[in-house]
Amino acid sequence: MAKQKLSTNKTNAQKVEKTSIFSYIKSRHSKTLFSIFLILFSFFLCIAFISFFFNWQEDQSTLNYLTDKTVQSKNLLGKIGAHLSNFFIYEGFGLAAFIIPFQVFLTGFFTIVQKKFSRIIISWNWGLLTMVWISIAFGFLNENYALLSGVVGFEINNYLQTFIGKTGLTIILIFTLISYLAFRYKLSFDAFIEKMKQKRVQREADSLEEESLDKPSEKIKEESSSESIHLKKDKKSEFEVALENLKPTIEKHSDVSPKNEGIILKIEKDPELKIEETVKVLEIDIEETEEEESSTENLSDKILKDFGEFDPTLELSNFKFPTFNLLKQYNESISIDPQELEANKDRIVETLKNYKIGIAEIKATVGPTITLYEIVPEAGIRISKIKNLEDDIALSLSALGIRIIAPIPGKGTIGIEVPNKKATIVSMHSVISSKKFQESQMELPIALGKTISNETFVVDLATMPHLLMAGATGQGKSVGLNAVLTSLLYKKHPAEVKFILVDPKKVELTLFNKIERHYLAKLPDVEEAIITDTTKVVHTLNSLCIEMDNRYDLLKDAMVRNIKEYNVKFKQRKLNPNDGHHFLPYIILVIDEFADLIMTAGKEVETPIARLAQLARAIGIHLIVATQRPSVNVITGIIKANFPARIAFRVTSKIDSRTILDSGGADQLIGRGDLLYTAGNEINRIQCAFIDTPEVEKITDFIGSQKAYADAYLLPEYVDDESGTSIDIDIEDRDKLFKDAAEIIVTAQQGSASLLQRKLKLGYNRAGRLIDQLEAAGIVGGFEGSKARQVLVQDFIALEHLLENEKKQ
Ligand SMILES: Nc1ncnc2c1ncn2[C@@H]1O[C@H](COP(=O)(O)OP(=O)(O)OP(=O)(O)O)[C@@H](O)[C@H]1O
Repeated sequence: MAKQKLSTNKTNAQKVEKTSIFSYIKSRHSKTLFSIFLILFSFFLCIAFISFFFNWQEDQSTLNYLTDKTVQSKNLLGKIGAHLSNFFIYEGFGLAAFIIPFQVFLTGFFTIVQKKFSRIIISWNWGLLTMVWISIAFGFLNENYALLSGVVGFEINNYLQTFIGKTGLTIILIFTLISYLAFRYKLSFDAFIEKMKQKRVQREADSLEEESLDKPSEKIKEESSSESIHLKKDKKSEFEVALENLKPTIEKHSDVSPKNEGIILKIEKDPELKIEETVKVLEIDIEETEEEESSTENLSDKILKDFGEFDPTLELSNFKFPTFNLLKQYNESISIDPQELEANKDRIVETLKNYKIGIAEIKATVGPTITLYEIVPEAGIRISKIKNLEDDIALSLSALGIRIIAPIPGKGTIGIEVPNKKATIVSMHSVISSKKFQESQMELPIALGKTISNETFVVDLATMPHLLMAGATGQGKSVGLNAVLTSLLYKKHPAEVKFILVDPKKVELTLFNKIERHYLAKLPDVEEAIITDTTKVVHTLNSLCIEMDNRYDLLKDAMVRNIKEYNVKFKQRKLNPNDGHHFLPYIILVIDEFADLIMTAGKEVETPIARLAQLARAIGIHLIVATQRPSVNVITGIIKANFPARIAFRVTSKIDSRTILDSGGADQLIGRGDLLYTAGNEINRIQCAFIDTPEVEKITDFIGSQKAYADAYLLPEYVDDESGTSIDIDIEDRDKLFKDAAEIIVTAQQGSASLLQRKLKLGYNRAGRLIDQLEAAGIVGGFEGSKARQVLVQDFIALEHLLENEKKQ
């Protein structure tokens, strides 16, 4: 028992001894000793290696006598030093062998600072690889001096060169170097680009950088890892900037605990991520938006660049505007007899004296047909008194055409217009060739005539926007209309303006037939563009309403407010013709005898005219309505309200004058083109420019003889409600082209007569009849106003079925 106890005690003692040795090795104390040993050993090796390079040749002979005391080594660290150096440098890796003491030193250092063991292993792996590479590289670069590469480097180099040659080895060395850098220091092409970006960003953020350099973060210095140290060398200031930016953002979230601070530092430890974030923010601000902008702009600009601005006049690019010499010139120098002037003045002074109106001053302005006497009454005379005496004064002066303006708007003087004994004709030539007209930038300029002070009077039809003309027979209405049309012919290209001429008298506007394919618009399938028939007028007006609706749709689609903006956009190629967009010409509807129409068609005419007058302004449809009878049943309230611009030639009664102008005066005109014009406020007395029929003929001949469009401007098709009721039901009576028409309609899936007209080259009436027959056969739906009819048959097969079923029945 005692023996047994003794032996157990012994084994226990041994166990304790073993554990204590093991724990001693693992203890911090032993680790420190081991580290110091490694560090000193690294110095030992380093000194031995350096010494070896100076004495290696002498020491070669001593290497075999390690134990022989008599043999001395030159190496600073004796025979051991010489042996170790020979082993690592000469027989090993040459100059690269210095990596060994370096690695030994690192191992000692890592152990003392308690780095992980895995870290030491990684460090050795990279160290050994580097050593091999360097020794091969030295062997390759300097084959004659083998000490630099060592036997290992020399031999591997020789071995590889026999297999892949010098070039191959060069490639391998370069490749391995790049791979090493890529793996070891995580260098990449992206990182390179990133660095370039950082440099630029840094330049831009110079001010920020300076700020951050003033306040370096202590925390970063303490916590930075080896990578962060490396990056800081390059981008130190930038990290600090980012840190400044990041910190407050996190701190804003309520009270941040010390844990949160740890989070901040963790984020900062990943410098790459931070660089990315910083760069991204700046990139979005500067680069991406710029790119987007330029790409959107380029789209229409590119088309514009490639094709240039759309030119609506291209089809008739050789069109020549009528020349001035087509118009007659008259002697237009205004000459008034001074005696006539004096006599008129005396009469005015005398007459006013009779009414106890004293004159302080009198001034005369001589115009082409009348002379304006401007009077400044004596102090104390009320203008209302003169105004009340208007008729009496006119009577006393006993002259036709006297008009008293009391006061002249904006002047405070009284005007008395007295006709000249000898009127001067204002020629169309003089107003058309005037600088004012020629240089006018108006959309639709009209040179109406000359004012009392002999100035050319030019107005814009586009701003009027509709014009009402009235005057008794033979007072110059037709001449006035011709002057309006001529003005536009001299200024506007056929692509820019189209006229719809309504002439129930059948004589006045016939001359314009010659310019049908240049300037006129008409209904499809109508032979004559100039409309003389009341039913056609109704159709045309309704068709114009459809055109108006279509144009409004186009404007809405183009997101513009008026025709001018629309055409500008279209010219700049910002509107796609495939979506139905096209250049819109102005359409001017001229009705020469409105009273006639109202008497025969009444509401049928009044309603579309009122609708057009109310709405058509923005889409470039303008109306000019002339009438001999300016009575209230012709110029109704609704018409009057929508025609703010009015021209009054001489009328027979004051009432008529009031109907047109809302004031008298037109009854006191002298006729022969003497007119009053108002656009809503003041009234101007104008002598209308004179143009006679031969002149109009010359102009229309001149235009008509030039190359024209294939047809007049076609207005949308309008089908009367009543015509839809007389449908041909009998199959036998069907048009020969019925089947062809049905196939066209089904293929296009669009039930419109104009489509049939185009495809089958038919007149409007026949196409209309075909559509009716198709409706009766159930191929197209009923009439839907401005829209195309619905097609009820989906395809050819269905159509065949339908037609065969019809035959069976
Ligand atoms: N601006 C003018 N300058 C000189 N004479 C003119 C002018 N306008 C018209 N006249 C003269 O008046 C005559 C009648 O003009 P116009 O034919 O234009 O009248 P109207 O009002 O159209 O008559 P109707 O209504 O009967 O057709 C012309 O033949 C011409 O001699």
